[in-house]
Amino acid sequence: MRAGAEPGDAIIRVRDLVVGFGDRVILNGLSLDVMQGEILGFVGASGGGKSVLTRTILGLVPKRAGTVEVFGQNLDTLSYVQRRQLEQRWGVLFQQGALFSSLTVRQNIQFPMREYLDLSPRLMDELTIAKIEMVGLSPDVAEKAPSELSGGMIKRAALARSLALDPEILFLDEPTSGLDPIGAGEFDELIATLQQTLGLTVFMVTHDLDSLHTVCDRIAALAEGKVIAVGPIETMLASDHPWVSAYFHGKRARAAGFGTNGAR
Ligand SMILES: Nc1ncnc2c1ncn2[C@@H]1O[C@H](COP(=O)(O)OP(=O)(O)OP(=O)(O)O)[C@@H](O)[C@H]1O
Repeated sequence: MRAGAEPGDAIIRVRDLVVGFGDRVILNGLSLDVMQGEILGFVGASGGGKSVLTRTILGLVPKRAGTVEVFGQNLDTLSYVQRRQLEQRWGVLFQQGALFSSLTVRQNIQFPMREYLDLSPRLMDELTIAKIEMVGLSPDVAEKAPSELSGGMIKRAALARSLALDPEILFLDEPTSGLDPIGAGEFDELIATLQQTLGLTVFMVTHDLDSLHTVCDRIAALAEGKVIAVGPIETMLASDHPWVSAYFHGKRARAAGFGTNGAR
């Protein structure tokens, strides 16, 4: 952990955020804290704005109102150099386009290193192998093209790339989508292990009820452009908000083995 953040501090602080496209308002006064060292699961209806929030925090989508602070720094006030420094402190695993298809895994992982750091090729190669092993892949994967990998291996390789700069925050957009339940469970375990060993803070957009139950310290639910419930799983299960209740007690929750009282 670099200077400043302590467990229990808000490492991401979003206040009164308004984001829209044309005459459509997607986020409408959203506020949220992500605490140092937690895994926060972010849920909401499809098309509700979860990816838009992630992209806005990352500064990739313009906002109409509100503030976003990361590591106590207001993103609007940063110079180009400060902004580049901040970007090195987070890693992102996007839902789509996880890897550059024309590059090998090694080249993919080294992409952010080349972009932000000035390292010798030898050191980059050593770091690359370390990242590959960290995500549970064997070193020979380094020279493979994404097309030679299974879906689960691609996710892991993309995770290795998001860890390339030793980030403090990891943004994951539906990391287990497309994986079978066993693969998804293994990926969840990997996230939990990495969070603990590296002291990461994890912001994870997910629809995966198993992930929410097993790895998330807290969950935030998005509806009508706002966070309408936030807290540990027990808070979600006790919520009487119609969307939250339907999500955590509905058919899918029961199919996943969660009883109507939340017990498994
Ligand atoms: N650049 C853009 N221009 C116009 N509309 C956009 C843009 N980006 C997102 N949207 C719209 O914003 C809404 C929210 O999209 P977003 O991808 O954040 O949803 P989501 O909650 O992540 O959904 P899902 O769970 O299906 O991935 C959608 O209606 C989407 O079409």
